Amino acid sequence: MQIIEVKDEQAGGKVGFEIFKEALADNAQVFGLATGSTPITIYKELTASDLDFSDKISINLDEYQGLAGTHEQSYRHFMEEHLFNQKPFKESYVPDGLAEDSKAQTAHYDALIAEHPLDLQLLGLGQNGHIGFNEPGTPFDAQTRLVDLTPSTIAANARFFASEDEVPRKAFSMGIGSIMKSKKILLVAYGENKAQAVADMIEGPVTTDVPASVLQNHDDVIVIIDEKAASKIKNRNLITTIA
Ligand SMILES: N[C@@H]1[C@@H](O)[C@H](O)[C@@H](COP(=O)(O)O)O[C@@H]1O
Repeated sequence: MQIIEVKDEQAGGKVGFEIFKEALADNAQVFGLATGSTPITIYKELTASDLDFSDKISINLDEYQGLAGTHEQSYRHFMEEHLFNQKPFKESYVPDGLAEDSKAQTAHYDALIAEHPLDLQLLGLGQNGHIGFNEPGTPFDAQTRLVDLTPSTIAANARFFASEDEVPRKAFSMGIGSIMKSKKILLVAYGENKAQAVADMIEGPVTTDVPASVLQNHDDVIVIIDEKAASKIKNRNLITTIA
């Protein structure tokens, strides 16, 4: 794992942007994308740039069950607003939150990922160590499935909804098994409330209790964190600081 500490989210956006740029130069074709507040500064850098993704494919990690892609809080809508409208890809896949047959939909998503192997997967980090919507306890070989969100995830995401009651209780999520098959993984985390999950991910045991700890088993992972998110890492030698 290469761990890069940056001053703030703006600086993190610039470093993240460079990693996307390098991936394009390395002929990456398929980009695994993430939602949440964390990737926004990377998407800002991408939309402001002249990088061209119009012949590339994007596959998003997850989507709330029950929300149409046009719903303001759907992840499809988030991606259109923050990236796709300004920087279109040839094809962009996000799970369909309204799929009636969830088994058919998850099988379809796995087939998509198998057909388009991920070159670079971007990840945020849940406060409980989740990646995508792979909550603690998720097996490391999990494929795409419909998951029950934990109370802490529902509470953490309530800030985007009028009230906690409106947060969907279930979501479709790409599995850890698929995430781990990506050639390269970029995980980004900012702020004090991510510090424990970051330390557990990097220095803790590899355990399904902390889904992101599985990344210790991947040989090409870059982690971008700010000072606050880095504050609980014990071995400072692990960290490269970029001013
Ligand atoms: N499913 C998403 C995750 O993919 C994201 O990483 C996490 C953190 O979000 P934020 O970046 O807003 O802290 O939130 C949600 O639960």
